[in-house]
Amino acid sequence: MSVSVLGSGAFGTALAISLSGNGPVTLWTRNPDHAKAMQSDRENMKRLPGVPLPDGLSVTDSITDAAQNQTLLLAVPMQKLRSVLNEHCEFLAGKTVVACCKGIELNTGLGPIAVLREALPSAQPALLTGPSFADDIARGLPTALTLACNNAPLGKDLQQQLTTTNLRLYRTTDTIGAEQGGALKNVMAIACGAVIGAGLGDSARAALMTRGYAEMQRMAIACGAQPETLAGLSGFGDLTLTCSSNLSRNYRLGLSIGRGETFDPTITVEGAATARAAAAKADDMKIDMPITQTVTNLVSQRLTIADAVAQLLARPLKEE
Ligand SMILES: NC(=O)C1=CN([C@@H]2O[C@H](COP(=O)(O)OP(=O)(O)OC[C@H]3O[C@@H](n4cnc5c(N)ncnc54)[C@H](O)[C@@H]3O)[C@@H](O)[C@H]2O)C=CC1
Ligand SMILES: O=C(CO)COP(=O)(O)O
Repeated sequence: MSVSVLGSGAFGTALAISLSGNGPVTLWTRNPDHAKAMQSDRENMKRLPGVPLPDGLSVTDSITDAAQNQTLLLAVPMQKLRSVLNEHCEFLAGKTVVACCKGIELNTGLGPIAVLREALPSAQPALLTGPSFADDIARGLPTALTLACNNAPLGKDLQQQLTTTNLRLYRTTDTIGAEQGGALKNVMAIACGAVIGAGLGDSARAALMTRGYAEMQRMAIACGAQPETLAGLSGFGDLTLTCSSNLSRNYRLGLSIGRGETFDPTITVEGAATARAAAAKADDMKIDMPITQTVTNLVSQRLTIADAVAQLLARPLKEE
């Protein structure tokens, strides 16, 4: 069965490239000039340079054409998800919509599945998440991801449909765990980048990853997640990747904060808005999330890295 990928950023393009090994794939962009450029270059020079688009991948700027397929992967930034759904609701109604974004919506505190349910109640929602860099996927390197869907039979179908020669999908019905893990690991990646950027060392990073994971679990479990999900690809797996690789944009934002450098504001960094959303939610739910709160203050420049470290180290001693 053919699929369409809506959103021609790095991740959408990489998924479309990998999926085209299974059959025809349509990649949709909202930008007609970008569509023309990709059609003539057979490459997404803007977001994923250096990887050719396979023959089975067609590019369009027509949402009508892209929405002909029943399964639609939506690869846009989290804070844009609702507006994309609202703008194209007549074409997306009744479809299987697989959100491929990681984050928590700022104004509502909701994750991708909940936003899909609110904005497009007639759709069948699912989530594709887990440790994977677009470049790795596009280059055919082996990757394992989580396909989360509350509807178990549909999740099984999607797992079959979206597994490719280099993308191995595991499935879960715990959509809350999968979306919380994917969202919160980006916040921890900013924190880890900041300590490395500031020269505070690998031991400090290990401490942050571990205590960050404890925060992720506290929030996710309070929202209804199963603890095992957090220990899987979408939680621990993605935390490990994103907190330790220069390929991560979240980690690189952290590095620049730690080094006192500026960072290009046009780059998609999901953890910045998600930190704010998660910190506000943690306040409301009375959940202790000091690292998330610190990242919020670092990103908004209300705190220096030196003060951040001093504050975290001065917290009352407690049991692990
Ligand atoms: N790049 C990566 O390695 C990975 C990214 N992701 C997730 O995928 C999501 C998207 O990230 P990237 O593709 O990397 O970002 P990107 O910055 O490369 O691309 C974002 C794309 O969304 C499009 N877009 C933004 N607003 C839109 C709108 N209103 N209507 C239509 N299209 C719109 C942009 O034109 C752009 O093509 C994020 O949530 C990210 O966390 C997940 C795993 C890996
Ligand atoms: O989600 C990702 C890896 O799993 C990509 O990370 P960045 O968005 O930080 O680049």
